[in-house]
Amino acid sequence: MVSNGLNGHTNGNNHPPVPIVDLAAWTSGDDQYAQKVAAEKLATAASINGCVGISGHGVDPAKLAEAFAMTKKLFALPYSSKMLAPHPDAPVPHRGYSGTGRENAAKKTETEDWGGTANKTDYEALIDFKESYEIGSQNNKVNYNIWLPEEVFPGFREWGLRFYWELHRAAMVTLDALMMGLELSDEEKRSIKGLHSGHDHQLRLLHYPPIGVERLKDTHASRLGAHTDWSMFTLLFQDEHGGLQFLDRASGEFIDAVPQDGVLYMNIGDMFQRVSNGYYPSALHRVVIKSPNAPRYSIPYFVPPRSDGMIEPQPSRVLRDGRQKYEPVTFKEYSEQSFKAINSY
Ligand SMILES: O=C(O)CCC(=O)C(=O)O
Ligand SMILES: [Fe+2]
Repeated sequence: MVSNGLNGHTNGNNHPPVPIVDLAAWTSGDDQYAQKVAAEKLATAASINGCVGISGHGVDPAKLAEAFAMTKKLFALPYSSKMLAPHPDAPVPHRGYSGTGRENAAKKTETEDWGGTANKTDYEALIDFKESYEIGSQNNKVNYNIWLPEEVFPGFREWGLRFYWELHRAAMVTLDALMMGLELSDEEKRSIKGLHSGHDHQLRLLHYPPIGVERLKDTHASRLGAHTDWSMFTLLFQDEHGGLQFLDRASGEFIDAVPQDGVLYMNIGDMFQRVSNGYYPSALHRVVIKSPNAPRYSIPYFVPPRSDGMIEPQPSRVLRDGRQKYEPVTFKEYSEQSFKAINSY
């Protein structure tokens, strides 16, 4: 039988833990040799399952604590207040507040490689039990921000934008290291960097309410069904409850991304899988229920490319692999097709 993700077990221990890589050489200091060594470690780790824990990422712990405090305060507002900034009933702008049960993440994923005994149809029946709030750059005119009135949550807007740009810095360091580890040409690196002005990224605040004993009996309740992200990659902070898991492709089992102080989890998304011609696999991940009576908070920062940017396997990777594994696609085309697969819009 397929695990419904309720117990959080990974059915044995025949799999490696999520690797942890230190990027301090990139965030403090300019020792180029140390940077190269760290980039190589990052690339090797990311090539296994598309997921890596990153320490030395440079995000100030005090700012992170503030971010979790702001996230808790936001979701503690009455539903009627949160609905003053509603996510529209449309894919764009992907901004503002969405209530619980709105999204079915398992449906939006392109992979058919579910590993082990897992079956995509079983995952599709899951209803995600979470609420979220999406924030982006003020300069993004397509995905424009949807804010709560200032008096409903004073300081939220100002903090949200500040934190968005704080995570942008960590994201660009990660991108540079991931590109160096791929051994791309300078021109390839420049063109990928050109897809990331910073205005297309997305800061998501997430709250998974206590699921409760009654709902636990419902085999279709999970915190977040298995899916891949569409982004190039995603940075993610979670609270002490844990529950995030990644698919270990060799064993077909999900492995815990164990919460650790000072560590964020990075996962490769569908776009980097394409750009790297499959060297970095898009990580299948989910959130299981570790502590049903406690709320869980997490903060992902998605790093998608510019919407009209062409996403294609880089020539140097294709040359190495002897064949091109993916057709070129713009992120806009890709995400429009993928959005159609989510049943809540
Ligand atoms: O909450 C988490 O840990 C994971 C969130 C996630 O995967 C997503 O929002 O795409
Ligand atoms: Fe995700």
